[in-house]
Amino acid sequence: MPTYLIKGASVVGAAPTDLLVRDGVVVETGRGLDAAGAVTVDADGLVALPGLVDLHTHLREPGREDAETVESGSRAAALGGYTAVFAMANTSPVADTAGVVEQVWRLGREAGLVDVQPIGAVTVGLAGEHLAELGAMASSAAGVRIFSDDGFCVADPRLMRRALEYVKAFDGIIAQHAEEPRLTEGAQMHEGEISTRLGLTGWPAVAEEAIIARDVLLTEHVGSRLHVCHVSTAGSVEVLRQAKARGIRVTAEVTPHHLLLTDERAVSYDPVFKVNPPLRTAADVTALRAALVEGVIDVVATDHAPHGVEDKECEWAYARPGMLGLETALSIVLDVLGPQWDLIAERMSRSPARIAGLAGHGVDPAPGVPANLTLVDPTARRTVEPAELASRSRNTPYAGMTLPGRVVATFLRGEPTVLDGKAVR
Ligand SMILES: NC(=O)N[C@@H](CC(=O)O)C(=O)O
Repeated sequence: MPTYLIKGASVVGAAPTDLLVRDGVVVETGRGLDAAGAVTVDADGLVALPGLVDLHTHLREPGREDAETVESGSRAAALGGYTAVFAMANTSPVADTAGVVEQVWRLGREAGLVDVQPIGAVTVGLAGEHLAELGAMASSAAGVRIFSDDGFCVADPRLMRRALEYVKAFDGIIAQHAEEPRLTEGAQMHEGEISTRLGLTGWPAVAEEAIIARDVLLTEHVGSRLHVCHVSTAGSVEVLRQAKARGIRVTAEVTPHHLLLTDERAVSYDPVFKVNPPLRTAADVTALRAALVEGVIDVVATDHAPHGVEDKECEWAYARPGMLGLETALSIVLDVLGPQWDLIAERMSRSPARIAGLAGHGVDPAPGVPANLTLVDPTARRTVEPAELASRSRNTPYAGMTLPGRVVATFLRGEPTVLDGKAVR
């Protein structure tokens, strides 16, 4: 493995320094470093961040390799500045056994572009009736610690309680897709003024908030850990704020699209804007941004949800919900938060790594630290061209938009996965 000398990078926004990377580790930092035989990477004007960690990615393999594979999703992730992604369990077959999570984990290792950490299903087949083999998945080679039925809510309170109890044995986490199904039957978009005007069935904010309220209380009762997926409403933020103030062990994520886009987009009837939970109001966006800054929301997670054209280029009502996220997340967050590098590193790398207990990731580049890092050009602007994305799918809601920031290089354990803005493999 070659030695890399990264010249003049601003580590999380600090004064420029050189980083010497050898055998997968940052071995030295400081100005004017020299190393015979090292490959030099010019990082003048670039910001070095700890490699980003995504707690919520859909990779579609096994089952829908036409929409994404572990390898194509890994490449999209690396290009987005990620060094680790957590792969959701709603594949086909569902990742509800040790066999399937090990398969996904192995495919991730073979692709070798990011660390792919499988999330196990909470219930068999995501059907919400019987607990899956949580213990077997936890003790498998994949070492699963996060479980989620994402795409579906674990709606049965007794089952949710059992799941929270079960994962305590190995300090696991239940990541809940908070959606009371009886309140969202037939829902097509956020329930509000615009859904009324368009005549589309609404998905009310309370369907999310009621489940979060129930689950934080269950979590407190059981003394377990809860993570709330894709928080989308101002009311959810208030429930989370109270739960955290009470000392309940709950963490939460928000997606880039819920930080930027509103339900106004549905007026176009373009299904690229159909997503679950739905895009909400401008007031919700404002509350989510504030909660992210304050720390009531711990992390930005992409909910990267690739879908093929037949599932997206159709009538709104027939389209599958979900949008791409990995290759644009950092730019959206930079757009929303501005160049607050420490905050960005915290919400997109350190905090998700800490929540997941993921060793070697989420640590700022410094001597002795595994070289999982990304180099970002903060002054570059780029226009999103769907055809240029590494994902196998094209369902980005940002097509044609010019966004700030560009990932120039990503290193996974000292090996570049992206150089000069291009995937190495
Ligand atoms: N977030 C989405 O809109 N879609 C997700 C699953 C889901 O939550 O419905 C997907 O897997 O496509």
